[in-house]
Amino acid sequence: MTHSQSVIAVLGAGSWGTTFAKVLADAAAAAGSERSIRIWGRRAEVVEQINTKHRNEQYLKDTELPTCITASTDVAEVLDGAGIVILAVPAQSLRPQLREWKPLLAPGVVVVSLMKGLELGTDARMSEVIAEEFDIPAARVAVVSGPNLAMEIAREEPTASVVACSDEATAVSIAVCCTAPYFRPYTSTDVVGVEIGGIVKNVIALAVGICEGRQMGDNTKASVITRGLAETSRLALALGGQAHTMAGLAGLGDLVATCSSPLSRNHTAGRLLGEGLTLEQVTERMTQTAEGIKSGHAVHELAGKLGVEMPITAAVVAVLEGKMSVDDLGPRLLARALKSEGDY
Ligand SMILES: NC(=O)c1ccc[n+]([C@@H]2O[C@H](COP(=O)([O-])OP(=O)(O)OC[C@H]3O[C@@H](n4cnc5c(N)ncnc54)[C@H](O)[C@@H]3O)[C@@H](O)[C@H]2O)c1
Ligand SMILES: O=P(O)(O)OC[C@H](O)CO
Repeated sequence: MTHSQSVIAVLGAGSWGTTFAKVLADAAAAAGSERSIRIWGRRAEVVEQINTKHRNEQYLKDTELPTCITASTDVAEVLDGAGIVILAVPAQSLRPQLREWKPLLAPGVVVVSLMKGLELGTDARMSEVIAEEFDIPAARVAVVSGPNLAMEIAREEPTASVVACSDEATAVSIAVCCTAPYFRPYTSTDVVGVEIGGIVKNVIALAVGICEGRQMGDNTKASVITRGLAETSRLALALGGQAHTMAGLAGLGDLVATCSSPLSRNHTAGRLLGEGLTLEQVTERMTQTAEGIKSGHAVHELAGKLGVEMPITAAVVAVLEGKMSVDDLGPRLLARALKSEGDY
């Protein structure tokens, strides 16, 4: 292991970036090691609050942050000497920021993506965008994904996750680094499967939210979740992902958490659409990132290019584009030709 774990930069002071900084701090405390965790945030008031009150109230209410976490609006200061860089900004804003940050990286750095989005226009996964823009090998890019609703983790409720990297040693090293008393990461080398699970579950959660907004019950939601997993798996396999990943924490686990929880922003956005709000009204109401709203289009486009059938995604995208009403979503999915459940 060439990268130092004693200084870690977290770029993004939102819900998950701040929570993951707390996980890293609590992991170090549990291991009896010293660690400095520096968060970069765009807004001075958020940074000030983290430094003075050890809180980020807009995103995490009264959660107390360990004092080894500091924050700055100066990204150069945050990245100075950091051996690990954690990225937690909205997926569509990532690429231009990486270009700005590249000259400031320490040599040999390991970069970890917490993001669950697919880039519009290129259909690239976040790990691909990072490797390309930072010009670093895939062996130094890891992703963390799983049933990880930030607020529950901030409250220290027991949670499991997956750290994936094409290089197993890197995955193990990041997993060790974020193992806290309430946070248990498993490792994987299936970066594609882990990322696709995290991306597509947001689109399926929009569909489940729409069902909820239309007052539909548990049979409907379970049907959408299960068939949602089938189409997520088809896409992941077509891209080289593994079937067992889709049955794991970053596949089924995250899908169930996101589709069931009122804490999920994607689920909430879907519910509001189902209740009759326009996409514009929903977007205005959301104060946090609901990645599925934009990534849905990229997933649909990628599936089209690969010839992968993703009917739930296609229906959600049609609703988002205003080409279909929420009331037509169910009939459209049910009118499809019958098939064997095992057909992939
Ligand atoms: N919140 C969760 O429970 C959770 C869990 C797992 C993964 N994720 C993923 O983590 C990523 C970040 O999500 P989050 O929950 O922290 O989002 P958030 O909306 O809570 O915070 C996003 C942060 O990025 C900043 N930001 C917003 N627009 C920006 C821009 N254009 N350029 C730079 N910075 C910008 C915001 O100021 C904020 O600090 C997403 O991809 C999300 O899917 C979130
Ligand atoms: O709030 P959401 O919908 O972005 O979901 C958060 C996490 O991804 C759940 O694992």
